[in-house]
Amino acid sequence: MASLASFSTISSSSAARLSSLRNSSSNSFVLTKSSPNSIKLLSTPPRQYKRLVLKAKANSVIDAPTTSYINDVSDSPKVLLEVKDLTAKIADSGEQILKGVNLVIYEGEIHAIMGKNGSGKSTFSKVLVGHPDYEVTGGTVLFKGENLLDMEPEERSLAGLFMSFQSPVEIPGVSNSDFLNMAYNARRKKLGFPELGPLEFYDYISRRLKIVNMDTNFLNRNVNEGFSGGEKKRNEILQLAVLGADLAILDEIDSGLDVDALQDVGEAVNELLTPQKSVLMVTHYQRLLDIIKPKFVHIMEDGKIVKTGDISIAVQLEKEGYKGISS
Ligand SMILES: Nc1ncnc2c1ncn2[C@@H]1O[C@H](COP(=O)(O)OP(=O)(O)OP(=O)(O)O)[C@@H](O)[C@H]1O
Repeated sequence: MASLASFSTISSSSAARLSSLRNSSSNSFVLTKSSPNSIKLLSTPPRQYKRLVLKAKANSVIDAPTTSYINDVSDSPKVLLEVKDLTAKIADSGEQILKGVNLVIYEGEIHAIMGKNGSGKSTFSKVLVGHPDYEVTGGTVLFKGENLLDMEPEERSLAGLFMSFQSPVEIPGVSNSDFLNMAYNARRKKLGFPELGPLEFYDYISRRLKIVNMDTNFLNRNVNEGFSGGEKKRNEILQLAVLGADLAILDEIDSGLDVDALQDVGEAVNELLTPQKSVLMVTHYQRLLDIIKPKFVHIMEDGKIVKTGDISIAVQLEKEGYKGISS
């Protein structure tokens, strides 16, 4: 559902159908690669779910559901995401955008990707969540040891991947609270938890709203409809706070935010972090990295990561621009 929450290809007719599914709590709904503009009802779990070894863990009944490795008793940090020589093209035009991306993220690590406009940062992020605009042409991606590229977008979400998009989608006719409630319950159901009733959910989401510093009025408004740029970004982080994720991919969450909102959003992300949770941020500016502090900063150029270092890369970039960053 995180992928549904974020896919910008969702159409208003899909939203209307989503709206009509409000009381259909026995079903979950997903966007699929084959029909990215429609919402598909799943009355039975697809074959692939059986393949997924998901062990739900939650500290309390009312918590953001998440997953972890099964039978995992060791304390040593584990590889969460391993990307090897990933290449991908635009499905429609066939234009190759990713030209061999390599990246390893361990549990609990924060990574940032920077790079000139058009270097492929968003494409990389969207390929990871299975966006249908792109076709993988080579390489491998393992998420918690499973072949991520083999999973449908909703499976990736259930496995613990979340992406907040650069341009969050509006869903007319569907209130934010209904949307989050459905998304959250669909996720709980798939992970084997009982669904939350409206009162329990209201209690849960009220606490999440506080983390993001959002007014409860936003729950009654249609998803992102009429939201300012900054409010949309905050709403994306609310979705992350509600749904939970082991790896949150944040694509330019700092764009369009005023200084106070940037601080709020950055602090909200920090508050959601645990020693196991990881973040992959795409940004152009050091200011976000001063709040959500990355262990590694990568520079992407022409569809590849050409340089990796620490925050000093971002500091240098701020001072000298990309001409000062030699690969
Ligand atoms: N769906 C698409 N259709 C056509 N072209 C696309 C599509 N997605 C990406 N591209 C092209 O691929 C290239 C990389 O785009 P991408 O959005 O990944 O860059 P970026 O590094 O995120 O840029 P920015 O910093 O400006 O957000 C660009 O030239 C873009 O126009």
